[in-house]
Amino acid sequence: MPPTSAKSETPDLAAGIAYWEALPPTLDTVLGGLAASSLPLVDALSSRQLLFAEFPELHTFPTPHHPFNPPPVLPTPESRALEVGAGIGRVTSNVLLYMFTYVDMVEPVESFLRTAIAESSSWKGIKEERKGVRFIKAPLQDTTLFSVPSSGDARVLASVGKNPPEDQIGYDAIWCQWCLGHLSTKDLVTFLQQAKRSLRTMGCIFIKENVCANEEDGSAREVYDAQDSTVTRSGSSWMRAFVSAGLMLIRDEEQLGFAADLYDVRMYVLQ
Ligand SMILES: C[S@@+](CC[C@H](N)C(=O)[O-])C[C@H]1O[C@@H](n2cnc3c(N)ncnc32)[C@H](O)[C@@H]1O
Repeated sequence: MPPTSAKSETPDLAAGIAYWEALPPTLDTVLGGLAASSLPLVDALSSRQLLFAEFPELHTFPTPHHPFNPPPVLPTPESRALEVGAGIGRVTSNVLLYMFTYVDMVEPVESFLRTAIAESSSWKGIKEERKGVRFIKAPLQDTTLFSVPSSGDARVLASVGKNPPEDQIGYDAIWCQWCLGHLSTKDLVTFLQQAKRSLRTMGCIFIKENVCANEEDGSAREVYDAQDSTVTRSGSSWMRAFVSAGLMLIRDEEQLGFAADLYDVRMYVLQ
């Protein structure tokens, strides 16, 4: 998204959701008018590369039984990802379903979710029931976001493809892209603490967000955008939130290949 004017203010959650509710549920909307550029492809390929770097075994998950690699005594649980602030399912369909068996896609704007549901029969592995997606209507500040029951929850608008097993909890990956600016720093830290608690062993939180420059002395800076009621955080601001949430940063990469007039985008991997 292009940079806009700076002012020190706190995001208003309701105003942020209202901003998106007023827009058509399209790729151009969630990408700020950049759907026809190279950005969607470059973005998706970098995200897949990042996931492979973190989980090299994912393309064969659960691990097939090689003669030198006997079957585990206990069955390996199938991989699960959660995407929050997921819009029309751009990342779920182009990235996460290429890696994970089950994806829970969480988004507060119903028209975005309905568009995703309508398009999901063409998503990878859905028609063949090799993969499964649940579409959950909820905001980031929903404290029960990370413990959605498998059935009977009114927030689950639809479930397509393979049904997730009832007995499996926790996520291998929690993907947050271009949506955490809707949270104040206090809400962001609470969100990250809850996300951390819902990770499986070796699971990771992936954050892909715009980043502005720090203050001249290197301290944290936040740039408020009144249009969508978000803040863009500087590197130091992100680090401060990660430390407050008790998270360990295990990877920090710059997204390359986006247009020079956009904010820098960084990919953080945390545990
Ligand atoms: C720029 S779009 C990005 C969508 C998606 N992450 C992507 O990369 O394609 C921002 C998304 O954040 C969602 N959003 C806004 N406020 C939110 C909130 N409080 N909780 C969860 N999502 C929110 C919007 O509805 C919208 O889908």
